[in-house]
Amino acid sequence: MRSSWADAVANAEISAAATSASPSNVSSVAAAPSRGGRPAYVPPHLRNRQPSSEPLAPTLADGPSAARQPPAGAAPAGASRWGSGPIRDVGRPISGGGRGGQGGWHSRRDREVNPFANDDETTEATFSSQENSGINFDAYEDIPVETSGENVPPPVNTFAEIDLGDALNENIRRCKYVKPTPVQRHAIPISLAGRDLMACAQTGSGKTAAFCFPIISGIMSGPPGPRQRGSRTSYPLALILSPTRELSVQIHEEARKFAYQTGVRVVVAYGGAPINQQLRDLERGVDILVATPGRLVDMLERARVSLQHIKYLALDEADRMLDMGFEPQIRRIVEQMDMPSRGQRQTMLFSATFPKEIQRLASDFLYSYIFLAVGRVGSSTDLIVQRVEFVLDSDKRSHLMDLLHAQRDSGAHGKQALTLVFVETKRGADSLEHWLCMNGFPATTIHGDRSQQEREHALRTFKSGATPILVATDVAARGLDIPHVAHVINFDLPNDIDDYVHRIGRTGRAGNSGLATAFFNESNASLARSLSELMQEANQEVPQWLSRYAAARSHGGGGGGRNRRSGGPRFGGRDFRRDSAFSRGGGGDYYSGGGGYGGGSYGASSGYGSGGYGSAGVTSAWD
Ligand SMILES: Nc1ncnc2c1ncn2[C@@H]1O[C@H](COP(=O)(O)OP(=O)(O)OP(=O)(O)O)[C@@H](O)[C@H]1O
Repeated sequence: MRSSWADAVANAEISAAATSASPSNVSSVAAAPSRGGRPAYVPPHLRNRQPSSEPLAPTLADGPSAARQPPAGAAPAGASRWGSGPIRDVGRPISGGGRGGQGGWHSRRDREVNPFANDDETTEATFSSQENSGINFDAYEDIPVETSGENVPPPVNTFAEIDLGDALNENIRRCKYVKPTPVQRHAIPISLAGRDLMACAQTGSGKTAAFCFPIISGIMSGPPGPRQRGSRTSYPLALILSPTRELSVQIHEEARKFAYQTGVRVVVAYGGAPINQQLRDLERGVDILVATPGRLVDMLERARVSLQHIKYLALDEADRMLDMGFEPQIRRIVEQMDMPSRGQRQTMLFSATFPKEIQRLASDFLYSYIFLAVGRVGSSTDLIVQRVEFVLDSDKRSHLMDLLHAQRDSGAHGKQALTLVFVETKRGADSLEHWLCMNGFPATTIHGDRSQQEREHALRTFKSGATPILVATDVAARGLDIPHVAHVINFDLPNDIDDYVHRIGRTGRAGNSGLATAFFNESNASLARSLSELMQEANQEVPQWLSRYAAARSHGGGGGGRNRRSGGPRFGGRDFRRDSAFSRGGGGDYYSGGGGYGGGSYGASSGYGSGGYGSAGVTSAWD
């Protein structure tokens, strides 16, 4: 029998439980159930705290006895972002094919930390017997693709057809990317041709690389950025914005792999972590800055970052970045600071969902752009089996318990497959996590009221399988690429179908299969129509009762509530410039990208934020 790191954790828990009968003995694995007795309960606010005396994570060389060793794919081993960890981006070397000898930080011969160092086989070994196994992008071969805009560069079929540079090609090989995914086949040539792009492609289909490769390649082949010697202001050449801290961290980790030994330096800045450390990182030099908007604005205000040399701007989860929660900050960053205007920089917007209202808003940032839609956009992939069950609020917990028991019983070696449970509120997340732990299901939680350290720890223990159930608010809905998530459960359905699409997209990634179960009841009636349409599009079986709810909503039932979508099955997947309704008032030219957006419908009817941002009862899950 294979002995994995997760087994080691489980064994450690068992022996810890055996030696600690006293409930006062608090396990370092949050509220791990003691076998055969009541679990040692640790209140949520004390869980997952890393005591200051906690030893640094052992290195891989320490072997499987290292029960706290983070898995491959987690944050770099021991990489505390709080100043005590041993790994930090200490300068970047120049080596083959990169931008050698260009002065500034590039000329330093510091050792570049190998971002592939943690990509060992541990995680694969741990999860290989579970549901998700291996990349299967062949599943996307027949996917429909739509492009619009002028002079669209043709797609490529292989990475070899594109001149990305030797060093980047070597990293693509190290990442084990054999061929480009459909969104990469189309988006990379468009971006390399210098065109602005609005790209819409399914969750888990490789959008991160689609915007990172052209940026890195462009910086490698372009002139060096300004020297920073003597100045405390940093001048990145590329800015990648994302809505959550965890997503920024993830993009940074990915981009560092792609940029390894290219001489292109990638730095991350996000809230909740000490700013001084991030400023020091920036001072060492930055080509690509990955950031959350709030922290970036802070740095801009301190004049520690200048955007005047930005050549590339990428917005990941662009529709989220431009909805009411973030739009003012994004406008501030893009339009009111010193960033070159559209047309002078290259702008790339990516998401799995792109409501037309947001497309229109986004066009303010774009110049003569190409719209790219890959797959039935705004939809989920067919690889995710979607189930909807009618469950009253009062029955949700016992129903969840049934699902988890069934899953554990059918799992390999009785292990719990990684399960992500979405709830509406932060308080609801804590309460459900507590209840799960009390009932013998090791769980952790991620939401906006937890410290950043706790959030990152929760993600790590989830990825590793130490706490195979993660209870989350929407803060974990977008972008997070957690391998081997077998099941996403919408314990509370979101109010917005696009949020549903992103949530279930945490499983069924990179061509793998996945399962998504939603608990639906009367309070979700406003979602019925769009949910049933979405399921039909993805060839899923729609329960008759759901169709009846959907029909009731269509017949004067009040429309979609907070549902953004309306107007047909290809919502979000079609270039809004082709829709005459949206060309009104835009100066008559669809493709001008201008015209400003000030229509009363956005925000008023779509219900973004209504109840989501600070109103009573529902607290925002976002940063
Ligand atoms: N060409 C490729 N070959 C193999 N794997 C790939 C390729 N491109 C990306 N991947 C892998 O696919 C997974 C999903 O990629 P990514 O996170 O970029 O998806 P995404 O489209 O941004 O998803 P989301 O919409 O949820 O943000 C990642 O693990 C990534 O490493």
